[in-house]
Amino acid sequence: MGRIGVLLLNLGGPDKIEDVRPFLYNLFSDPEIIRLPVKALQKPLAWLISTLRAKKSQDNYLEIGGGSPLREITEAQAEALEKKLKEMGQDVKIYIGMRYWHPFTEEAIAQIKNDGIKKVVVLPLYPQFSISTSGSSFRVLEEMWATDEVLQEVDYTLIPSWYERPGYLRSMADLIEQELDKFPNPDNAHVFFSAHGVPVSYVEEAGDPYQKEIEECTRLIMETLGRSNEYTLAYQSKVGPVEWLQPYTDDALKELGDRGIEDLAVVPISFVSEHIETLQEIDMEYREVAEEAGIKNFHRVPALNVYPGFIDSLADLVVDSIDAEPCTFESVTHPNENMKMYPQEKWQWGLTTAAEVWNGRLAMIGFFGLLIELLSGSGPLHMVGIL
Ligand SMILES: C=CC1=C(C)c2cc3[nH]c(cc4nc(cc5[nH]c(cc1n2)c(C)c5CCC(=O)O)C(CCC(=O)O)=C4C)c(C)c3C=C
Ligand SMILES: [Fe+2]
Repeated sequence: MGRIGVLLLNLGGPDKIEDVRPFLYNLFSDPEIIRLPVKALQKPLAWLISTLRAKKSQDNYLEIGGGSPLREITEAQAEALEKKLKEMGQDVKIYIGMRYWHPFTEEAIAQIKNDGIKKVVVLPLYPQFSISTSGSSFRVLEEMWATDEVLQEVDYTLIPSWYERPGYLRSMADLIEQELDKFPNPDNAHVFFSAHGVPVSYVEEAGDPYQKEIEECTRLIMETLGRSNEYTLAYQSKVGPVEWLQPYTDDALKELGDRGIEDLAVVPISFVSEHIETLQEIDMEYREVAEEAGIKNFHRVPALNVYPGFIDSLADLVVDSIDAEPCTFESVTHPNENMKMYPQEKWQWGLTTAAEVWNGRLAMIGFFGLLIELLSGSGPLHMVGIL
């Protein structure tokens, strides 16, 4: 077998303040982030939302120094992982592929082809799978493999999620333990897991396993921690008017304050690196909410970053994946009938679900068009003399 590559996937973040708007444009252009029935509207809507959101988002990035630390931390993780794998006798090269900012996934793949890599282990830096994160990156790669003959010669295996790995759970438990032990009475502190939210429709309509994996992950971390502290799971970072997974982090903090909880250890759960949603949203916005609610000691557990136990667990995961049965795009993006990546179905002629849905939508449009024309007395049917 030729040289092996490990492709680390992450979301990416703006390096400087001028990058914020184009970064947001890339993010909202992704149909796995905003699911629209009409593909042609995606780019205009992405332009509109990124333009409207840019100022608020820039202000947040200014509060953490004017840019995201995500690239720097991911590079440090890549370096530490490569070193650890070398110590384990594995001569692999690590690549970083970000979804919405530099270094883009496309750049990483160009490099992989250039280096003559023969097998790639694709490792998302998200412990839990969501259609909106790992799923979206897998879709980009799936399209590249489908259309590039050189890439088709490269074997690959995907790691959909890895939140159950003992080394990851132990590392999370270690960092929580260190923070708990800073409280005067560690057993009384409440452990508060804050996960990135997703719209409810992702879970209930598109079959995203994210919520189930997050719930299972928090349970396993508490089991690994082996302490009797009470804990809560809530969801942060809601964007837009639709309903997201609940309870929302700010509501849950207020409720704990009302219950008289004074000591809180806040654990960011869907991320393995510090970024805007830990450094600004949790450390600044949610801290303020908590303190107003009467929580006196708000301690935030750091993200894993290059914590040695975590890097060791990633290295074990890579080694296990090199030898394991390959996991393919098809099995991850279409694992069963219930999970629907965007577009939900490729068009097929005949009485398919998609045809039924579109027949229904067109019938409704026609019905309302006719109703408006009958009520207003003008329209295309009046024009051609049918009405
Ligand atoms: C598991 C992690 C994440 C999930 C799930 C996720 C879903 C998701 N995110 C948005 C909207 C935004 N995300 C933004 C930044 C951002 N999000 C994650 C992680 C998850 N997102 C990361 C790691 C980052 C990058 C942070 C950085 O340091 O730059 C942003 C931009 C920041 C802002 O303006 O608030 C937006 C917007 C949606 C809509 C969504 C699910 C559908
Ligand atoms: Fe996000």
